[in-house]
Amino acid sequence: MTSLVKTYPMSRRRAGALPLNLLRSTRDAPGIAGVRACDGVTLEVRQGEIFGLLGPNGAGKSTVVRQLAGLMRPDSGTVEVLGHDLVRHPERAARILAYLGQESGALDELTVALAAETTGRLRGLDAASARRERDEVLDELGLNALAGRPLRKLSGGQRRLACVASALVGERPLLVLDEPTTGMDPVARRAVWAAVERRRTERAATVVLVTHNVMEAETVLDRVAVLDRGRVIACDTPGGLKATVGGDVRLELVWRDRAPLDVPQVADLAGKATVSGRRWTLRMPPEAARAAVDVVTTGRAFAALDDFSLATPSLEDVYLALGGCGEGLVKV
Ligand SMILES: Nc1ncnc2c1ncn2[C@@H]1O[C@H](COP(=O)(O)OP(=O)(O)OP(=O)(O)O)[C@@H](O)[C@H]1O
Repeated sequence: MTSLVKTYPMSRRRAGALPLNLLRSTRDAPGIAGVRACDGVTLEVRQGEIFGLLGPNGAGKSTVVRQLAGLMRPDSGTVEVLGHDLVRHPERAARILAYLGQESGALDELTVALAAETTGRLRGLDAASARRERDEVLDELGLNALAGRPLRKLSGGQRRLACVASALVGERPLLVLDEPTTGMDPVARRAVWAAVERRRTERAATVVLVTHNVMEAETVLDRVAVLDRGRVIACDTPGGLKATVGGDVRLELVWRDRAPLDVPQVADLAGKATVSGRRWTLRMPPEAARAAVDVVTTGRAFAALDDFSLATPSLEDVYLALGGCGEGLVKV
């Protein structure tokens, strides 16, 4: 558990790196002019949990998981995974964890089936076990129809799914997944989230993942860290994070034509609403929202109403609040 710091030099250079117990950053890192992508990140991921990293583009999420996966060496800080110091011994990472990066790269020339089977062999499975696991995972992710196709000839979402399949072969106690569902259709995304959840419940795997699909990920994540400009600005359960953006609920009203402002209670709501054409958005405590729903589902107001919805704060509200201001959690 240490302070991870990583600054990319100005010159383009690719490296890799990182930890499971991620760090907290210090500002005394080398005086290189560059991008401080990871500025003292300290995180402790518990065994058997599904841990998410959220944050706006460029926040440093991939930099953190690359260091965690032993693919990038931090400038300072420690990464300890299941008792192994991966900064001193990055070569041990391949035996402890499965990493899914953002690009498919080396697998592109292989067929979906061969990519999965080869990954299994590289992870030490014998030929029969690699084939069995290949078949199981292709089945699990609905990839059988694409098994004989080379990755480079697949669509973006199909290729991504094939890469997830390969990452899951040859069981590892830690899965590090960088945006596993990018580009996928809803059916594929559901299959991936179910597979991730299954690795945890049936095989006690620990999962660290980066995602922008916050609404879906929310259902599987045990805890979430929010990164902003290389720093952890919040780390909690989804419920705990949502509480930080306030207990207000969101009431959306869509009027058929014009709002009946001659109804006094509707006129009252108008003063509190953000109006966008026929749509009104109100954020209010739950009791006030209940009273407002009573008003708009009664009499002339109801006759003028086209649609309404009432929603509790979501992790997406947290995420949007962060992305919207870049300064940290704000009340939405
Ligand atoms: N190889 C590199 N060389 C120089 N700067 C880099 C390099 N890779 C990333 N960066 C910079 O480091 C910062 C963090 O990038 P990183 O890819 O970790 O962010 P991210 O949170 O994963 O973003 P996204 O959600 O867009 O994938 C960004 O400012 C990015 O421009």
